[in-house]
Amino acid sequence: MYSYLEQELQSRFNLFKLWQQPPSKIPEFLKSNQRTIKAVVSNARVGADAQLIDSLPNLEIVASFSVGFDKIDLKRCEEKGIRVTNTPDVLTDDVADLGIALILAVLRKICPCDGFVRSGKWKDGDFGIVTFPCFLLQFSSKPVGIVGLGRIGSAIAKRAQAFGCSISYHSRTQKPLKHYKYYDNIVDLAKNCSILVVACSLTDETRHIVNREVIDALGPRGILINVGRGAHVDEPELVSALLEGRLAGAGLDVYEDEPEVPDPLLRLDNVLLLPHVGSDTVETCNSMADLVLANLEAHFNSRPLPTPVI
Ligand SMILES: O=CC(=O)O
Repeated sequence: MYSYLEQELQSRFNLFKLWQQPPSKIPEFLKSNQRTIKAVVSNARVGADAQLIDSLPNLEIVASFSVGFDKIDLKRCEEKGIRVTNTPDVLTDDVADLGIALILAVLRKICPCDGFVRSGKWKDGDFGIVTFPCFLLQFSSKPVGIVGLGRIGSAIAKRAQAFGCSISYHSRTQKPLKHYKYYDNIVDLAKNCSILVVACSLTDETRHIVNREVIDALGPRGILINVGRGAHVDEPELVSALLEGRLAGAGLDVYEDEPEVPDPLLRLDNVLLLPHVGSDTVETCNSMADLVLANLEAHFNSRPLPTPVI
């Protein structure tokens, strides 16, 4: 729970701190407060499943401190007339910035370079020659493919364009954008770019959208960046492609089973691993918290919700 959000929730509402309960005590805690609780504040990692929703008979709204709502059972909420809100827009720039940071860090091996200096090995010879005879790759002018040209995908495209990259994308529908090439097939997109960035939302259609065929189309000089959801990528396929040299590298902020990260990835230095921190800056988290609060206040004052999902 983000501390500013906790503080504000505490001062404006009757706050039940479910996250402070040990897992074994949660059912009992919910049962003893089930009549009183009218709102659930959640996030991308926890969501709100059918079990939680069903255990709160007076639930009116689920307000998520996240743009993604793939872990919220929307169908159940819809059936029960429960409103759902998220925090779009305010986090777009941060996630896009982090996408670019991942690209640069993987291509330029920024973390291994940092480790090289700290270890004192520089005194024995230069980094590129001694440690990695293989490659350090340039970002500027590389073809970038984006999966999902929504708010975040578009912001990544804009940034990559400023690096002189050509932009192509795959999404459900073609956008009226002359300068970006559209592929209606993700395999063709992967074949025609060097850096594939996953930035779409997670749905039944996009689960494992990056599979073996896509990874092989990207190829041994290709880089995969994921700032969407772990489940967009078939993780075992990604791991074997990296181990077998069928993919040059990856920059990941998200994983299928967070906070679990496949063990082999931890030992690869062509992979950069972040702990799902795409929107984690103070400025953005404060704005996200304000949006959660604004949605709750609007709901309980019978005003239109600022950012409704349903
Ligand atoms: O993953 C983060 C979010 O959905 O906001």
